[in-house]
Amino acid sequence: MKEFRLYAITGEEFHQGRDLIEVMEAAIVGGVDIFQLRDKNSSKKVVFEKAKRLKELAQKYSVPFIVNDHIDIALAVDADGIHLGQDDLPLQEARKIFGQNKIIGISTHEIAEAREAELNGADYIGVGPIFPTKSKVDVVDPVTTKYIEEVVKEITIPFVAIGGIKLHNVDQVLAAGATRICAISEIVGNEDITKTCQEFIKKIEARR
Ligand SMILES: Cc1ncc(COP(=O)(O)OP(=O)(O)O)c(N)n1
Ligand SMILES: Cc1nc(C(=O)O)sc1CCOP(=O)(O)O
Ligand SMILES: [Mg+2]
Repeated sequence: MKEFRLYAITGEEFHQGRDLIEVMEAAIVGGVDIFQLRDKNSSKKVVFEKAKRLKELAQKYSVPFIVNDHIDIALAVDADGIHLGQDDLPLQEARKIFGQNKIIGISTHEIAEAREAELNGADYIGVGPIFPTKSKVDVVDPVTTKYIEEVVKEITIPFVAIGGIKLHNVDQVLAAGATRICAISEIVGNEDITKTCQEFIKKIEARR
């Protein structure tokens, strides 16, 4: 998959009434180079409508668009990828449906899961939650930056750090060896989304 540095996920509870497309466009303008639709509350029909609009945005900026959870919606809108959780469809089964040329990412919370993801052909893994987060209800305890260090030593596929990452603590995450950052609330909940993303990029680039 194409290299990326800053991964944004939608979180409409943080958008402060702003339109979904407007929010994600501001993030892309600020440097987000991959983004995900994550909607745990809407009907499938509504998620599909949002995915269609976001796919258009992704095409406008040539940025990969990932759908969380719903492989059928990802297929229907020709998204660039899907993001799976540990309890979702097994990666190898998802690959059969989704094809070799699409991006499949999977969440991991311990090194055994990261090893398995690599073995099963994931394009990238999520590594988290690094810090406590209020953005995911069924979240496991923070894995801390120690888990990043383990992944850096052993795993060769791209990984993205996620969970409670803010501008004020991202340096700890980068110091542990992460080179790709993912955030929901710190990006989409910010008054100035573009500036926040630019600040993230500056910090990531300073460590790369
Ligand atoms: C990039 C990235 N990493 C991790 C997650 C979490 O996925 P999952 O474990 O499936 O949990 P939900 O997001 O579905 O609540 C993610 N979405 N993206
Ligand atoms: C969706 C999600 N997945 C996580 C994981 O660890 O797999 S943490 C998380 C929430 C990230 O939101 P915020 O940047 O607002 O903390
Ligand atoms: Mg999921």
